[in-house]
Amino acid sequence: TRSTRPQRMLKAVQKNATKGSPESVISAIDYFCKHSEWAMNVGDEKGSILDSVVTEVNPSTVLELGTYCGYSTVRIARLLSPGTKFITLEFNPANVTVARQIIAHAGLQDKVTVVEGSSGDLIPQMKERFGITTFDFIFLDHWKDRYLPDIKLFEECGLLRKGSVLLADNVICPGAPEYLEYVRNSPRYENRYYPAHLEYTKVEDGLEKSVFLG
Ligand SMILES: Cc1ccc(Cc2cc(O)c(O)c(C(=O)NC/C=C/[C@H]3O[C@@H](n4cnc5c(N)ncnc54)[C@H](O)[C@@H]3O)c2)cc1
Ligand SMILES: [Mg+2]
Repeated sequence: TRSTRPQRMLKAVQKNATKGSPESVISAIDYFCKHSEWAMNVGDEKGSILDSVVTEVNPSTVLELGTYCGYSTVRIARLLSPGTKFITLEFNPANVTVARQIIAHAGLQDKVTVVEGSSGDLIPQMKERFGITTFDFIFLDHWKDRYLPDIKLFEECGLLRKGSVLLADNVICPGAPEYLEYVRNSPRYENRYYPAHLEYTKVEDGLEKSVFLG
């Protein structure tokens, strides 16, 4: 049967990227998306903003929602200090399989745990299953209608501390209007919008950074 786009992306990484080089994996995926098939990775423009926020926060605990093929997982993991706890959640088992191979090709398999399951089920298990008390940095890039319920879940489960940083992709396109309205009207978050474009296109998009104030 016909291969899937994630499988074709994995083949492109295995063919064109140097094993053990996160930068070459990132470049190979961006090349694939620009010249072969568009795919919903955060991309190079928004990826640079992601890089700068991760570097600024220098987190000890990191959570990503929506691994997909592992592109942003590789971008984040390559910047983390040794000993950082990084968990990424993905509920599509086929995507888990591709992501784990792309992360391994970059040589970052020891830096991140790819957990199969849905954020709604797994967020309440973070403490007991992974010994996490709070997250320093959270990247939201899963189904856009899950951003709001999941940030409320973080609050309810006590997974945010004063200074925890959440960075949300696609707040313009596809858009996460309820999430934006919530964080921008809540006295418990300090927000900053980073204007950019939908990956590999000229369509307007951007990232919203929200700092939890406790
Ligand atoms: C109109 C329109 C359509 C599409 C675009 C383009 C566009 C551009 C983008 O950057 C995008 O991030 C997206 C987008 O839809 N992303 C959704 C990403 C899902 C991945 O995450 C997984 N997942 C989804 N919910 C959960 C969940 N609860 N728990 C665990 N994993 C989850 C899925 O299994 C997928 O692996 C789309 C732009 C405009
Ligand atoms: Mg996205």
